[in-house]
Parts: sequence; structure tokens; C-alpha cells
Amino acid sequence: MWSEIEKRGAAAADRDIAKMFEKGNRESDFSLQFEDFLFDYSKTQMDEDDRAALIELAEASDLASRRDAMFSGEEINETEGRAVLHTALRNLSADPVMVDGADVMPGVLDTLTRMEDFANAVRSGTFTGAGGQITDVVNIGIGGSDLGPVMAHHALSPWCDGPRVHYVSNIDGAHIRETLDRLDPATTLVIVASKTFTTIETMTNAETAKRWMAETVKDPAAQFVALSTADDLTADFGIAPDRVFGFEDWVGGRYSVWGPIGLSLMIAIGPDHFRDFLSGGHMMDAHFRATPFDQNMPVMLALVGIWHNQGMGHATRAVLPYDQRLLRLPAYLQQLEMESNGKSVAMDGSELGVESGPIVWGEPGTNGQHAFYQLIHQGTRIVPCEFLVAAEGHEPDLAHHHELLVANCLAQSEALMRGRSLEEAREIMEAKGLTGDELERQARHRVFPGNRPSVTMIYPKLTPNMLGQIVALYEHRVFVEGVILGINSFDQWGVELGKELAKSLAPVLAGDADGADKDPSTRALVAYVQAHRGN
Ligand SMILES: O=P(O)(O)OC[C@H]1O[C@](O)(CO)[C@@H](O)[C@@H]1O
Repeated sequence: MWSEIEKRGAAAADRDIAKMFEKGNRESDFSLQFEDFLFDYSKTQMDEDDRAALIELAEASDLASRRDAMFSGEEINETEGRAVLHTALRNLSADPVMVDGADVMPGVLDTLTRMEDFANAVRSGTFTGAGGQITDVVNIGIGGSDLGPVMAHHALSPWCDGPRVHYVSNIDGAHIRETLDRLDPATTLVIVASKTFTTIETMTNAETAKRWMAETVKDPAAQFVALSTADDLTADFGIAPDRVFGFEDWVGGRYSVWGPIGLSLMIAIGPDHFRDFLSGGHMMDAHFRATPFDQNMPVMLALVGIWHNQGMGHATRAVLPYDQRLLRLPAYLQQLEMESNGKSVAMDGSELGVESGPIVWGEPGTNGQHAFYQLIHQGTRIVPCEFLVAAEGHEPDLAHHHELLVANCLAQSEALMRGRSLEEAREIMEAKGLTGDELERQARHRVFPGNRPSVTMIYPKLTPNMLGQIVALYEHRVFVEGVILGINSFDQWGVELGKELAKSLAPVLAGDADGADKDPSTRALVAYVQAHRGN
């Protein structure tokens, strides 16, 4: 089946996207809508037969039964022996979700209520620090325990009416120092967000924050909250059980913003808006579960991804939100997509016969236009682009800004498709008065090859509910791509080796181990650091 997709991808490379519209109705035949959310993939080289072949590929991968297995709590994370049920965290219908014969929903909803009570107490001032009402919240976490809440916090800033929330992730002391230096410990709440409660960055930052608070606050632990699956470790850290919000191992780190890991977001935007966010995710779940593949937004977004990456051989994917508040979406998606599908071994342990998931990167527009779009338009490599834009912004008094933002977004996909021919470039140069060789030389620099694929996702306005739909859409897209590739999207063994080696290098840097087992390059780098630091 893969050879068929590769064959089709190769054959499509020279197909002229703009000409494909001549047949009529391509803009509606190659787009789909869920509620008010529009996904347009008409500006790609995919034709009806390619789409049919891709859908066949999805069917042959048993996607429907894998999807049902995920929602019904089967252990689809086979390398870790776990179910995958982040969808239960946003299951506002409360319909039972069974894991090992027990319904997990009462526990999920109980935790949600506890989070809401706590968030309300912090927001209203019922829960106080030593110095009174909490003014600042510091979320200490990394990876999925940071990127989801940070991304959503930026996205939903118009709804942030609670205490200020700060996010500390990096083990670089600069991050925690620069954050805490600006805060009053007596009115600060520290959230330690770590599924495992063992992650070195998070635990080091949490200890530093505890020492900082202990300098002025009598009972620092009283101003700490833990979000974790590891009750014993949160207790060892000194956090009372009533301020621990737990979850189960069937919630993967990069899928965890919907539950306790989202507490900082809930405190910022309030529980009602957090529920709106959950409800957007839940709506996308219902759509994903019940809609035929050709009208199913996550499935078709995944198939476009497969088409460009494994079919046409484009290794990277740019995510370009024309929505400043989605500035952290590319970073969030880098973890979601690359930690999930950046694998070269199939579920059964065999080598993957095709490329793994794509390299995901991006920046908000219009900023990116003045930075890396040059390569996207005229570079030798083709970068399929994903544009996201809202019909309406949040600044009615600045509506002209939004108009220009949207115009730029639509112009980019148009330019990528149309390009500019040598003849057109010559005309431009001629109009500038150039002639002969100089005209020819200058014209060549102004040619845009065009025929570069992109998709556009448009939504009415970035609200909590809409953000929930967008995030769930991407989660399911990653799942679908993973199923089709035959990999386990829910483990991340590829992050372990670096962690282990960092642990063994720390004593070498400190001079407590000789590093004889290290390679010459690493030993030389260690020696450089030792020679150049001030001790
Ligand atoms: O929440 P934890 O356990 O601190 O893990 C943080 C992150 O580290 C990772 O395990 C990768 O190192 C991610 O998958 C996870 O989101």
C-alpha cells in the first residue's frame, strides 16, 4: 500500500495546483467543515484518486478499530502496557469509560471538582498565602507539564482575569531566578507539575522555589501544590494530600493539559472557561468518533500530512498561526507530533519501512514572513505549510489590524500556489527600465516557482471552546498518523538516553568522577568548562 502512495506522491509532484481548480468545485470538494471550523486542503497536489488511495490506506491500517480501542480504554500504549484516555478528562457527558472493568469517570469528575474548588478559592482570596491573597502563581514543569498550559494561557489571554501565572521549565537557573526575583513569596502559589515527580529539571526548580519561599514564609509547603500521578513522592516533598491533584498513568504528558496539569490555566481563566475549553475538545472527540473518514477533520488532516511526508517526500511541516495568541502552538505541536511520531520502529518491533513523522516547526504570521518565508517561497526544498487564522480578532477597535492579518495569511497561500513566472518577472524588470543581460539576471532572482502546497484552517474567533477543538484536532491527527504508520504514538523512549548520560556527566563536571568512560570529544568539552568557570 505504501508503494502505491509513494508512486502517487511522485506522480503528483509536477501537477499544477492552480490548474487543478479548473475542473470546478475543488475549493469545496477538498475542504470540510466541522461546526464553524473550516479546513481547506484544496491548495495541495492531491486529487480524488490520491484521496481515495489514502483513505484506503487508513482503512487498511484498522484505524476505526484502533480509534474505538483508544476511546474504550484498551491498552493501546503497548510498550508501556497502558490505556490512552486523555479524552476521558474532557468527557463532559460523563458517559462511563472503563479501564480494567472500572469506570474512571467518577474519579475524573471528582478531581475536576476539586480543581474547580481550589481555583475558585485562589481566585476569590479564600485560599491565601502568608501575606494574603495570591497575586502570582508559578507553574514549575517541563515538556507536557509546561507546554500545554503555557500555550493555552497565551491563547486565552483575553479570559485571564485571575492571578498572574508564570511558567518555569528550564533547568537553567536563569529561568527560575528571573521569575522568582520579581515575586513576593508571601503572595505566591507554586504549582509543581510533574506526572512522574522525578523529572530532574522540575524537581531541581521546585527545591529552589521551596528554599526561596522558606527564606520569608514560615510554612512554605502550605503554598505549594502538586499535580502528579506519584502520591508517595509528592508526600515526600512535603505537599499535603489535599493540595495534590492526581491523575492516572493513562494520561500521557503531552496530552495532559485537559486535567490537573491544566490547573494553572484554570486559575488564570476560571473554571467556567476551562470547562468551555474541555467542551471544545469533547466536541472534536465526538466528531472524530462518528464521522466518515472523508469528512472527518482529524483523519483528513492526518492524510494530508501522510501525503506530503511519506507520499511526496517533504520532511518538514510548518505550522503558521496568523494569531499572535497562538505563538506557542508550534512549540506545543513540536512535542505533540515529534515526541509521538518521531520513531523508526513499528509497534511489533520491526523497522519502519517509511519515514517517521515530520519535523514540525513554525512561528506566528506575520512575523515569520519577515524571517524564514524567503526559503518557503524560493528555497530548493518544499515545505508544506499549515495556516491557521480567525475570521475575527479580539480587538474591535483595531479591526483594521485584523483585516491586514487575514489578508497576509490568505496572500501567502495564494503566493505559494501561484508563484511568479520568469515572464512576469521580466515584465516587472522591464517596467523598472532594465534591459538586456541585467534585466534577465534581475528577473531570475524574482521568480517564485509556486506550486507549493499549503492547507488553511479558519475559525470564527479564538475562544476557549475553539482552542479545545484545535488542540483535540491535532491530538487526533497525530494518533491517526501514528496508527497508519503502525507505531506507538504514546511512548517516548527516545528521550531516555540523553537523561541517563546527563546523570553520569554531572559528577564528571563536578570533578567527582574521572569520565574515563567518556569519548575524547566529550572529555575535552568537560575540560574546557572546568578550565573556564570561576571555581
Ligand atoms: O511530567 P513529567 O513526568 O515531569 O515529564 C515531563 C516531560 O518529560 C517527558 O517524559 C520527556 O522527557 C515528556 O514526555 C513529559 O511531558
